[in-house]
Amino acid sequence: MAKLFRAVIMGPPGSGKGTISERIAQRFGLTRLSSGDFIRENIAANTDAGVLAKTYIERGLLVPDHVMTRLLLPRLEEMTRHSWLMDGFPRTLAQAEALNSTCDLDLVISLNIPYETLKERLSDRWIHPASGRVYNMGFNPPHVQGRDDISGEPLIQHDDDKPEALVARLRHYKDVAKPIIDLYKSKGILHTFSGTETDRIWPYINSLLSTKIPMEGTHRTQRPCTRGY
Ligand SMILES: Nc1nc2c(ncn2[C@@H]2O[C@H](COP(=O)(O)OP(=O)(O)OP(=O)(O)O)[C@@H](O)[C@H]2O)c(=O)[nH]1
Ligand SMILES: Nc1ccn([C@H]2C[C@H](O)[C@@H](COP(=O)(O)OP(=O)(O)O)O2)c(=O)n1
Repeated sequence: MAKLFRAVIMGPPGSGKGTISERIAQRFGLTRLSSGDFIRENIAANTDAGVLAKTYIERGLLVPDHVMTRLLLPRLEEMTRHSWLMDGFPRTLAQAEALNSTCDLDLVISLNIPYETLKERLSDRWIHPASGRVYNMGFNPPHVQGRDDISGEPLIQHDDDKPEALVARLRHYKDVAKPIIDLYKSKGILHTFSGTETDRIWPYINSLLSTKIPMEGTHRTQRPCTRGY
């Protein structure tokens, strides 16, 4: 059995999940799976799940568990021979339990970032909608203000990145994330990182993963993700 490594990254809105996931994918060669990007692809492709998901997202609601599970677990089934890092799923205990019934996770990274930092980051976040590429006027600004570095297309800000929306999103995140964090803590696979700067947190995540991700040549058996939901 080829060596496999599967991980999840969790954190409140603006905590740096996408930023750190990209670094992990590049540094360790894992496939980055973003549930948000996957939902947007389905919405753009007008799939049944995408059309349904859109009706919730447009109202600022989380997509129901059964829709998310139906969307994502077949995607994971395609990844049985790949190591991956998932961002944005699971978001609820039901999603975590559905994931646990199909995959053995090796590690969960939980980002613990102060509210004021989240507020500041999200107010400076600009996004290229078509690609999901993320910029920050203070942290990683685009070469041309308001324009995506690759396509040159305009950048936008999400309405729910505004400070007045963040309080509710943060409260909701804390409510839904706590049982998931407790679950992974009980499994002994949770690793929490606190701080206000990604560049200061990154070395700790990098060194943790360097000890956890199997090197070439080491073999471990692992139950592949199978359709168990
Ligand atoms: N100033 C500053 N901005 C950062 C830092 N790390 C990430 N950012 C920016 O903060 C914003 C949020 O980072 P993301 O990686 O999008 O965070 P996320 O957890 O994926 O956010 P959601 O998708 O909303 O859950 C982006 O604009 C990042 O470029 C940092 O250390 N300092
Ligand atoms: N497990 C998930 C993942 C994403 N969603 C929703 C939440 C967002 O409105 C969209 C896009 O997710 P994305 O992770 O890109 O956005 P946020 O992290 O919530 O800012 O999908 C969900 O309802 N359930």
